[in-house]
Amino acid sequence: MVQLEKISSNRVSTGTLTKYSFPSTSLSLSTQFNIFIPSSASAQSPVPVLWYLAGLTCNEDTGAQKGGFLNSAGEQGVAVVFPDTSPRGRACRVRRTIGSLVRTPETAATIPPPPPLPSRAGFYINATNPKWAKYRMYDLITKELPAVLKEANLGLDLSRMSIMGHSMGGHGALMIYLKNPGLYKSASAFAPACNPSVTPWGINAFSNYLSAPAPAPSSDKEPPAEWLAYDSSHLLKQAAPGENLSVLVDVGTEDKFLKDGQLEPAKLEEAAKGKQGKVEVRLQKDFDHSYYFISTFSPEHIAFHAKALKA
Ligand SMILES: N[C@@H](CCC(=O)N[C@@H](CSC=O)C(=O)NCC(=O)O)C(=O)O
Repeated sequence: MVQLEKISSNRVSTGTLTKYSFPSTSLSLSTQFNIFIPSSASAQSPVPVLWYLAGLTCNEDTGAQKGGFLNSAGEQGVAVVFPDTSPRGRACRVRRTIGSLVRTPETAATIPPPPPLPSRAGFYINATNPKWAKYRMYDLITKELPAVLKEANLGLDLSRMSIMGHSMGGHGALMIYLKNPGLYKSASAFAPACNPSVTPWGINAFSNYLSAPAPAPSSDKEPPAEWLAYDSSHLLKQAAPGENLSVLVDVGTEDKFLKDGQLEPAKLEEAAKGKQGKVEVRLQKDFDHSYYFISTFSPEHIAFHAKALKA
C-alpha cells in the first residue's frame, strides 16, 4: 500500500482541492501533487480525470492556484490532478515488499536541473544520463501516479483520462498523449513547446537528461532518435493513420517565448496535415505567456476535455 500523506485540503468550487505527498519509486524521492475532486465523486459514481502539467519554474500549486480551472471542472464533474514539475523533496529509498511499499529514513535532498535550465524543469521525460537518473517524470505521470490514485479509491474513473499543460507542461501533455494512443481521450495545451528537439529549452534539457549527444550546432543532422521520441511534432508526424486525434492548442500572439522561437506551433500544425480527427492550433491576439492568458481560456479547455471524457 502506498502511504498518501495528506498535506492540506481546501473546499473550492463544487468540491475539494487536496494536496498529498508520497514516496515515489519513479523519482526515488517523495513528491507532492494536488487533486481537485468534485464532491459528487464516489465509488458508485466515479468521475473522469484530467491531468494538468505546469511549466518551467512551477510546481503542483501553480496551475491549481492561478489557472482558473476549478469552477469549470466542478461544473463539469471532472477531477483535475496537478503533479509537481520535477524531482525534488526528501530522498527516500523505497523498497517494494509483497503488496506494499516501505520507506526507509529520509534525508533532505534536491536534485537540481542542469544549468542553464531554471529550477523545476523536469520536462516530463525519463532521463537516461546517469547523472540525472532521478528524472523519471514520464513514468511518474503515465504509470505511477495513476496507480497511486487507483489504489487510493478516491472516486475516480481512471479509464477516462485526458491531459493538458502549459509551455514545458504543454510539451509534456502533447508528447504523453501522442506516445500513448488510446490512454487519454484528448489533449490540450497553452503555449506548448511543440518541437523541443530543435528549440533551445528542449536542446538544453534533452542534451543533459538523455544519453544521446546533441548533433553539432551547424550540422544538418536530424536530432537523435532518443530525442525525437519526446518531440510532439515528430510524434504527430508518426501518428498511425487510424488514430482519431483530439487536440486543442492556444498560443498568444504577444508571447515572448513564441517570438524567441521556443514554441513553434506551426511545426505541430504542419505535422497534423492529413491526420484523422482534429488538431486545432489557435493564435490568440495580444495574449502573452502568463497565467492571465491561461485563465482566460481555461474554461474552454475544460469544456473541450469534458466533451471527450463524456462521449
Ligand atoms: N524565467 C524562465 C521562465 C519563467 C516562466 O515564464 N515560467 C512560466 C512557464 S515557461 C515554460 O515552461 C510560468 O508558468 N511561470 C509561472 C507563473 O506563475 O507565471 C525562463 O526564461 O526560462
